[in-house]
Amino acid sequence: MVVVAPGGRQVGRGESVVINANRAGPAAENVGVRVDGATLLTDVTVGFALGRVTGLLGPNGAGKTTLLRVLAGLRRPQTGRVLLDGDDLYGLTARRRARRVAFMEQQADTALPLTARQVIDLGRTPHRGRWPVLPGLASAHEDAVLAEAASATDVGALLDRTWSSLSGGERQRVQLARALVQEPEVLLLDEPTNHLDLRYQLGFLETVRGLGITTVAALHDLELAAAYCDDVAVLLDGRLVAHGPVAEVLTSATIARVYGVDATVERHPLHSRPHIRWNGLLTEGVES
Ligand SMILES: Nc1ncnc2c1ncn2[C@@H]1O[C@H](COP(=O)(O)OP(=O)(O)OP(=O)(O)O)[C@@H](O)[C@H]1O
Repeated sequence: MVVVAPGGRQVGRGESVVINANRAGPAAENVGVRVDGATLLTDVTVGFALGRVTGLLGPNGAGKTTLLRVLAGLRRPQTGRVLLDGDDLYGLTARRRARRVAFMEQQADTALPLTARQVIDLGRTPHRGRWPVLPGLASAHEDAVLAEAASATDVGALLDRTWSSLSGGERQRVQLARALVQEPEVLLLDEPTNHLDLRYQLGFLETVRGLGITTVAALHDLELAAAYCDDVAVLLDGRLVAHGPVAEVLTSATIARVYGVDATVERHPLHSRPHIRWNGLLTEGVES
C-alpha cells in the first residue's frame, strides 16, 4: 500500500510552479465591514501569496465568511480596498471579477431542476458571450475544461444526476468543479470539506493543493489546515491576529489564544508538517 502524504504529489506546485514575479495575489488593505451597527471586520490587511493555499482560521463568528465575501467582490467594505494583481476588485465589472475569482460558498443551493453537468456549466457563464451555447456546439476548450474539472473532483459519474438527488458531499464536489471551470486565478472556499467523508476531505484538499491556484479556504479543522495549507491567516473578533507559514503560525500559543484550547503541536513523523494533539479546554486567558 502506498501512502500519499499531504502535498506528496506536488502536482504543479511548490518548486515546479513558475510564478511571474511581476504578478501579485489578492490583497485586502485596511478592510472594515459594518452591517446594521455590527462590526464584522476591523482594519484587516492581508495579502495572499500567488499559488499558495491559505487556511482562513478562527472561531465561529470571527469573520471568515465575511472576509471571503469581501475577497469575492460580493460585499463591498465600508473602508479599505481589495486588490487583485494590482486592480481594484470593486472597480471591475461583475463579469470580469467572475472570470478571475471563483467562490465556493458554504451552502450553495439551487431550486432549479438542474443536472450536475448544468450546475458545473454555470461556472462558464462569465467567459461566454450574451447568447446561449447551443447543445453540441460547445468549443473543444469548453469540453476539455469540463472534463478536466470533472476528473479532478471525481464527479464524472454524477454529471447526469439531478442536483436534488445528490448527497451533501457530492454537491460539494460538484460545486468545486463549477468553481474550477471558471478557470479562476483565485479560488475562495468556505468550509469546503464540511460534508465530505474522511477520504474525500483529504482527497479534496490534495486536489486543491495540486491546482497551483492561489486559494483561500475557511477551515474549522486545524489538522486539515496543518496538513494541507501552506499558510494560515487567523481571524478573531473580525481582526487579523496572525498570518504566515502554517508551521510558524499554527502553534499551541495561537490555538490557546484564539480557540481557548490547550493543544500540543508536534511534527508529524511521516511528512513533518504540524500535527496537533488536543489536551483539553482552557478556562482562563481566552480572548473575546
Ligand atoms: N447581517 C448581519 N448583521 C449583523 N451581524 C452579522 C450579519 N452578518 C454576519 N454577522 C455577524 O458577523 C460575525 C462574523 O460572521 P461570519 O459569518 O463572517 O463569521 P465566520 O467566521 O464565518 O463564522 P462561522 O465559523 O460560524 O461560519 C458573526 O458574529 C455574525 O453573527
